[in-house]
Order: sequence, then C-alpha cells, then structure tokens
Amino acid sequence: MSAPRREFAPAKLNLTLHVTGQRADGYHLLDSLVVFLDVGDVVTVADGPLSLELRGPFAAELAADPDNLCLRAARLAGRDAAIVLEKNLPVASGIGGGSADAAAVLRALGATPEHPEMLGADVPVCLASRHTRMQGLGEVLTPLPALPPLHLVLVNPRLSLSTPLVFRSLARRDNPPMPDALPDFVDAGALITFVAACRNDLQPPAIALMPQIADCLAVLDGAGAVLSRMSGSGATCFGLFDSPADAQAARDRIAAENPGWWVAASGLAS
Ligand SMILES: C[C@@](CO)(OP(=O)(O)O)[C@H](O)COP(=O)(O)OP(=O)(O)OC[C@H]1O[C@@H](n2ccc(N)nc2=O)[C@H](O)[C@@H]1O
Ligand SMILES: Nc1ncnc2c1ncn2[C@@H]1O[C@H](COP(=O)(O)OP(=O)(O)O)[C@@H](O)[C@H]1O
Repeated sequence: MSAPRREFAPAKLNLTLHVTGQRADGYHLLDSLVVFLDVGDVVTVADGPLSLELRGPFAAELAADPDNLCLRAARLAGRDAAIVLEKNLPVASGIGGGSADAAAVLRALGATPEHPEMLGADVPVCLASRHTRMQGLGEVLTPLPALPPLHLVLVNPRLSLSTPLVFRSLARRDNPPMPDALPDFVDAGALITFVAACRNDLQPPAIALMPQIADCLAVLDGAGAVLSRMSGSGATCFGLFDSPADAQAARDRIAAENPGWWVAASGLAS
C-alpha cells in the first residue's frame, strides 16, 4: 500500500500559436511558445480499483465517465488507481485543463507511456509542464531557458469552443512560423516585445465563431494590459500586466464588472 500522491496540473498557456501547415490526415503543424501557470487543477491518486471523483468549482461541467482524460490516462498506463480531480480550470477553454489532468495522472503513477499524444496533442508538453517551444503536431518540444516573470490575467466568458471547429475555420493553414532562433528573453520587456510581434493564428477564426472573445480582449485592454491575446483554440484570453499588483487590480475590476466570467490572476509556474 503506497501513500496517495498529489500532483498539481498547471494551466497551459499559448503565448504564441502559429499554424504553419496541415498534414494529409488533417492535423495541423504548429509553432508555439507554451508556458505553464501557477493556477491549475489538482489530481490525487491512491491505490484502489480504477475510479474518479470530481471536486472543485468546475466539477459539475464534467462527468466521471470513462472518456474523462484522467481515466483514459490511467488506462493508457495500464494501471488501476483511485483518482480525485479538483477541477479549478474551466473546461474546453484553450488552457489545456484536460491535457494537464491526464499528464498529472501519468506523473502521479510514475508512468511513461510510449505514445502520450494518444490522449491529446497537448499531453506531451503538459507531461514536463515546463516552458517550451512546441512544434510539429505538439510532439517536437524544445525547453526554453528560464523566463522572466510575467503578470497575467486570464478571462473566460464561460462559453466553450470546439477545437476542431476552430481549426477547420482557419482562412489559411500555411502561415509563417516564429523565427528559427528565438531571442534571449533578458527581461519581461524583451519577452513581451517578442510575443507582441508573433500571433495566435486561431484567434481570428475563433472570434468569427464566438464574438464574445473580442469582448474579453477589449476588457483586458481597457483594464491596462500591455498585451492581450487568446490562448490555444479559445475561448480563454490573457492579458499581460506590468506588476502583480496591476494584474490583481485588473482581475478584481474585471470580475466585478463581468460576474458571469471566470477571471484569474496568475504568474508563471516556477
Ligand atoms: C490548440 C491547442 C494548442 O496548444 O490547444 P487547446 O486549444 O486544445 O488548449 C492544441 O494543439 C490542441 O491540443 P489537444 O486539445 O490536446 O488536441 P487533441 O485532442 O489532440 O485534438 C483536438 C482536435 O484539434 C485539432 N488539432 C489538434 C492539434 C493539432 N496539431 N492539429 C489539429 O488539427 C484536430 O481537429 C483534433 O481533432
Ligand atoms: N479531466 C478533464 N478536464 C477537462 N476536460 C476534459 C477532461 N476529460 C475529458 N475532457 C474533455 O476534453 C475536452 C477538452 O477539454 P480541455 O482539455 O479542458 O480543453 P482545452 O485544451 O481547450 O483547454 C472537453 O470537451 C472535455 O469534455
């Protein structure tokens, strides 16, 4: 009998997301700066028959059915486990909650399946949960050197968006990648300047499908963000602020003015 293991499943954020091509099987080639945050879900794994209990603010939006990525991860690892998922992140929201949960279950089980990407294109990057340049379909991973601190606010309008639909709605699939060699991110200013010169190519089609995303970006800009952008296939948007105090003040103001939204202040995971 071993002690229960608790694993943090940090939110994944695409600071940039360039869609540079499409394979014959329909999957897209990506070039993305992926970072991990200090907000996230929490997974606890104990000995026992395979089971899943959901807790936390977004538990009601998920079912503990066999398709849940926590259970799929344990089955891929070939292991029984009593899993508890504290669901703090909104579901299907472009910040990798399900992928982060699956990766956390694999870490907690000490499992290293040969093909973790079978659980989702974002699972390989979430396994290490360190800041990474992610290319290919999500499997070409180049860890980044330590990054300067960032002060973020995340905003989600509590509307979920279908990832395949957003990819299908792209106007072009052959957009330019990020530069081959990334600059040294000597301070937050250098990182933000670089990110500002890049894109999330999924943002325009996502806004066309869900105009409320443009409202989220406008609200972040109005609250003083030095840069605002959508993460992943949406709908979560992030704003970058000058200081933790600025980010917290913006979070409080945005949350007070938009009671239906999920709004969180966060730094980068250490
Ligand atoms: C877009 C990204 C960017 O980080 O993030 P999210 O919006 O999911 O957070 C990911 O590539 C998503 O990863 P993940 O959510 O694990 O994707 P999967 O379940 O494997 O795929 C969902 C669907 O997205 C599309 N897809 C995904 C990855 C990829 N490289 N090309 C694609 O075309 C496919 O239509 C696929 O059926
Ligand atoms: N543990 C889980 N957490 C979140 N979503 C899950 C989980 N298990 C299965 N899913 C399903 O996976 C899909 C993608 O969810 P999620 O990973 O949160 O999206 P995204 O990567 O866009 O943030 C959702 O439609 C959801 O129903």
